[in-house]
Amino acid sequence: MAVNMHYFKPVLTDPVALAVSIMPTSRHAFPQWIALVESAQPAVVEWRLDYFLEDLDPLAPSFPMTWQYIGHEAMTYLAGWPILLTYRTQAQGGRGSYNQKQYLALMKVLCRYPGGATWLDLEATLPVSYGDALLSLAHQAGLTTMLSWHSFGPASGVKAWLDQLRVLGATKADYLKLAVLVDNHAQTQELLLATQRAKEELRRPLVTMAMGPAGQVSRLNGYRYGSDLTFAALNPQTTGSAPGQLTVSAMRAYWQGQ
Ligand SMILES: O=C1C[C@@](O)(C(=O)O)C[C@@H](O)[C@@H]1O
Repeated sequence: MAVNMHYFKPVLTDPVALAVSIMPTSRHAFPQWIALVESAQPAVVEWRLDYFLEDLDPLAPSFPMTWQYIGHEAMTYLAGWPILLTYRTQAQGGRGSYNQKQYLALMKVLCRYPGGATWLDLEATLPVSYGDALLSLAHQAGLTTMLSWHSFGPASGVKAWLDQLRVLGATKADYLKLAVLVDNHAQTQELLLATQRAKEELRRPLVTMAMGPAGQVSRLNGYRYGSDLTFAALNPQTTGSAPGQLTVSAMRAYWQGQ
């Protein structure tokens, strides 16, 4: 684990840390997103870089300089908010079209110039040696890491999901994240059970969620089973960053009614 591990901490009366994703596609869009963040008062702001960087090639020699400029400007808007940096590839449910080489190059640049970010999302799709090297680089940069796996496939069930968390847990990642697409409530319960078992067995920080409308209960109650972070959409006008996200206000209304 990172020497300076940064834990996700709930704010206000939330029972678990609440993250919102911002998805600006250009620098001009920042003020609108930040206004939404300010009214939502989340614990964590995830900046989804896959919406922002599409026209830039991280393999270009000028990229590190360009990123420093972008990062510097962005942090003037984001200053004060705890930031999670994520580039989500298409294969893992995002917009990002970078190939593996480009993804690696981007992650290396983010580790070199993390700006004001606290956490870095790394997709668990890389060969183990690359993944381990990136985790070390991120830790050296003082970033707390979240190793993510998104599952959209038919393989499901407590055993499959627990096994996937075990694979993530075999690394030095600080947080292990598993997001699975479900289409019924029974699968959501299985994800929650896999989370509980993984927590007992691995004793590691976890982030899990069942995506899709049938999975919403996992976003509300996942913390009771050992998930340490949950994601919500900023408002009904902005679609969230994954299927099934509830709005921040719907999440808080539910928690307050309990
Ligand atoms: O990995 C995750 C979780 C997520 O996919 C969700 O289901 O809430 C939303 C993404 O923005 C984030 O990077």
